[in-house]
Formats: sequence, C-alpha cells, structure tokens
Amino acid sequence: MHHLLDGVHLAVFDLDGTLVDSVPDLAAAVDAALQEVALPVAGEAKVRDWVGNGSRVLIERALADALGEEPGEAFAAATHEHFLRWYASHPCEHTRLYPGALEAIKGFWARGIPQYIVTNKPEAFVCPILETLGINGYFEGWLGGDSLTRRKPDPAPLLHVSQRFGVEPAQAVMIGDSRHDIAAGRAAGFRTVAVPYGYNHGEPVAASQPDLLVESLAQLV
Ligand SMILES: O=C(O)COP(=O)(O)O
Ligand SMILES: [Mg+2]
Repeated sequence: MHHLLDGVHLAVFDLDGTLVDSVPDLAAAVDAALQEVALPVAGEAKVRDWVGNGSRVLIERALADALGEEPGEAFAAATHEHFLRWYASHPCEHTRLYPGALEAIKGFWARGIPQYIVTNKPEAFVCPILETLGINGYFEGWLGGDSLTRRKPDPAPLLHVSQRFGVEPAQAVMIGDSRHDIAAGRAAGFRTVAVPYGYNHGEPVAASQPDLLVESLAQLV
C-alpha cells in the first residue's frame, strides 16, 4: 500500500471519473433529453466538463448552454425527467472501468479495508452500473447525490459513512477526481487522493491540493 494509506480503515471512492468513465452514457442521456425538448445535442466533450454536481445540475448546465440563458424551473425539471428516463434504461452501455481501478479495489479488498462509494449521481443508477461491471461485491454500500439532504462538496455523506463504520475520519481516505471530492474529504477530516484523468470542470484537480495525486489507482496498492 502507498504510505499515505498507513493505518487507513475505510476507503471511500467517488464513482464518475474516478472508477468509471461514464461520460459516453451520460452524454447519450443528456442528448436524448435535449432532443426531447427540441434543442441541439451537446456531445461528450461538453458533458465531460458539466458532470460533478449531480444530474439535475448537469441538465441545467446543458440547457443553459443550448438556450444561452438559465432555464426556467419547470423546463429544467421536465428535461431532467427525460434524462432520468433515458439513463435508467441505458445506465451502462459504454461505461467502462478505468485502467488500474479493478486492481485497486481488489487490493483494498484483499487487505480487508471496507470500501464505500459516495457519488453525486442519483443513487438508483449506482447499483446497475456496479453490477454490469461486476464490481458491486467489493463495496459495503453506496450513497448517491440524492441519498442524504447534503452532497459533496459537503462533508456530510463522508461523515455518515465513517460514523457507520466507527472509523475516525483521520483513518479514512476519500479518493476522487474532482474538487468536490477533495473539498468534501478535507472538510470531513479524511485523507484525500485525486486522479487527474476524470471530470473536474476542465480544471486540473491538482489545484485542490489533495494529499496525494496518482495517475492510476493501481499506484495505491
Ligand atoms: O454525477 C455526477 O454529477 C458526479 O458523480 P461523481 O460524484 O460520482 O463524480
Ligand atoms: Mg467524479
């Protein structure tokens, strides 16, 4: 194990952009929703920069881009419903594990360190993706962006998990790809690890000054 993980008793992973490249399926769902409301599609490159604050914000960003102004509440809600319906039936057609992700998960598992997912994506989509990729059995559970009243960058979901496992925050690590993961981890008192290949609104995640930056999750184990 990397020395930053000495004495770690809980590993919390972000999902989108950290364990899995989910943008192809997210972008397909965003584009399907945009087409439902007769707006031009956005494509993967734009969606990549919009992911990170949950699906409702993702749709609001897509609508603002297509309309050139902030969408109205009811229009955003209706378009979000189109997104949810599409994504629910195609959550994992092109979504893939990043190189090194499986190695890391197996490494934590082999050492008996409990693993949990804290994502901002809606909770309902987490299990289908993990199951399709065959990795759900490695995790004790997961929280989505709609599981609690607060989500990353708020530390609440991380503290919820560490309390559930009776682990001091200093003995837990948050592993993610975005400034929201690092902010949540730091605010919770977790150690923080970032990967540079994911989604961080087009900015380098190194700017968030994680405790450790690894090119591949395999470097952790
Ligand atoms: O769906 C999102 O907006 C981000 O999801 P993540 O927290 O797993 O990166
Ligand atoms: Mg992420």
